[in-house]
Amino acid sequence: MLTLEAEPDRDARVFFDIDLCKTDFSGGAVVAISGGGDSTALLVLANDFFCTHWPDAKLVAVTVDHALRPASRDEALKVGAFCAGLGIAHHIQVWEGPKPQSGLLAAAREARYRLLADVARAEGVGMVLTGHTSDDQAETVTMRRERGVAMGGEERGLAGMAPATLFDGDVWIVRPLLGARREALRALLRERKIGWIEDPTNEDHAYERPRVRSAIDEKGFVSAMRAAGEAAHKRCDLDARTAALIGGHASRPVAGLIRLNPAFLAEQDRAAAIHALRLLLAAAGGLQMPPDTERTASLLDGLTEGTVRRATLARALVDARRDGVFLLREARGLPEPMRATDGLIWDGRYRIALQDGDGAVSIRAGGGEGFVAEALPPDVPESLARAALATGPIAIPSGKNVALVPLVAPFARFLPGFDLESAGALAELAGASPVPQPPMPPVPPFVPGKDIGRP
Ligand SMILES: Nc1ncnc2c1ncn2[C@@H]1O[C@H](COP(=O)(O)OP(=O)(O)OP(=O)(O)O)[C@@H](O)[C@H]1O
Repeated sequence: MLTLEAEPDRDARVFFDIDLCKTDFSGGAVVAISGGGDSTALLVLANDFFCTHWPDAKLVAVTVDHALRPASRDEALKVGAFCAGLGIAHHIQVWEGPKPQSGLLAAAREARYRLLADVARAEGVGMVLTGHTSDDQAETVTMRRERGVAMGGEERGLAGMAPATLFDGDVWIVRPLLGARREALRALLRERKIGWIEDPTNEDHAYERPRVRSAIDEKGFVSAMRAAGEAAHKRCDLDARTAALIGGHASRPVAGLIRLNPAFLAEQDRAAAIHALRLLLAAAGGLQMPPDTERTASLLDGLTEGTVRRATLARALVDARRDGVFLLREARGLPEPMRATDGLIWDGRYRIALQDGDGAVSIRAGGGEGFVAEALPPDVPESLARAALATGPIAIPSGKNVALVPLVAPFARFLPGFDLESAGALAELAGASPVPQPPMPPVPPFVPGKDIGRP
């Protein structure tokens, strides 16, 4: 349980849950430090913790310069000087290139994680620590409540930020301070006479978060944290039931074709069946965002009652036959032929891996060469197998230096720790790499309302 009173093992307790699992810590971590109070406290605590428990592990600090404000470069340099004082290596990663006119915050966030993960990989460490606090969590949950719960229009979004999220399939974003109060962290810095940078946008009421921040009182905080804790537990429970349904009913007769047993339609656990169908549709269609719950529920009803035989949703074609329900990428809107580059994501469903740099390889839709119909199980229609294969990628020229690695579309970029089991079931189904072990448990390490780390 996390309380930040003055006590000698405070640092160890902040990292208690990670310490329990120990996974990957031997390889060290990147600390994402903006120079704000929370991430400065994070760096100080991580440094204490590493010195005591992991003296040989690497600790590297990274500041992303978004190049959106004139002062950002100087701020990053100041953070560098602070890190040098602690004897910690520091990198500045600049977000280069043109910035989008709309959706700037989301694009900046995506770029930030990409740049942080780049350093983690280059340094050979498997996790990036961020300074999100319980106050950030309460704000996130309050915003989602006010917006009528984003993320698919149901309760899952109220779980807020996961303690650990897998980014791009290989780097864990870990939030060790999710149980800590912002004020308590600042008190710690004041006690140690360490300053921090106040970001003016944190006070700018033109943005939603600062507005919500100033409106949340203690009662609102406790209510949001309680809602988050309950939603996280429910979400993990739904995740496990969903994974069981996918594992029990879905198969992949050929690449790109998902078959659901007819028994799936008779499933009693309606919430898990709807959620499984949402994830399977997104996986088949190559979309990060699954279709919404309502539309998926009415598709499931139509399939169960036999009133829907063929439909498209979320770029996926749904074809119901006597022997099962088949899902595949619809043939419309496939990517145009393109030159392959290492790491390129193709149609949200495949990552292109080039062994010898970016050679003259092109990628286009039209897989299925050498397909032998006789190898198909008898209950799988040949026409659907051919159609599914034709929506897959082929590399020209094909060869040893290019690999087409299947991805689990809805979780390829961000996989929150709440959804690990269903992601694992989808990965197995798609023949994708297994999901690596998380460094900490998927649910928050505290029960909100009981002990919430008051300053
Ligand atoms: N420019 C950045 N460079 C590195 N890490 C960042 C940057 N911006 C945010 N982060 C990471 O993401 C976390 C949450 O970001 P958020 O925008 O809520 O924080 P902040 O207001 O910039 O600063 P802080 O959380 O340090 O008070 C930070 O604690 C930090 O770990």
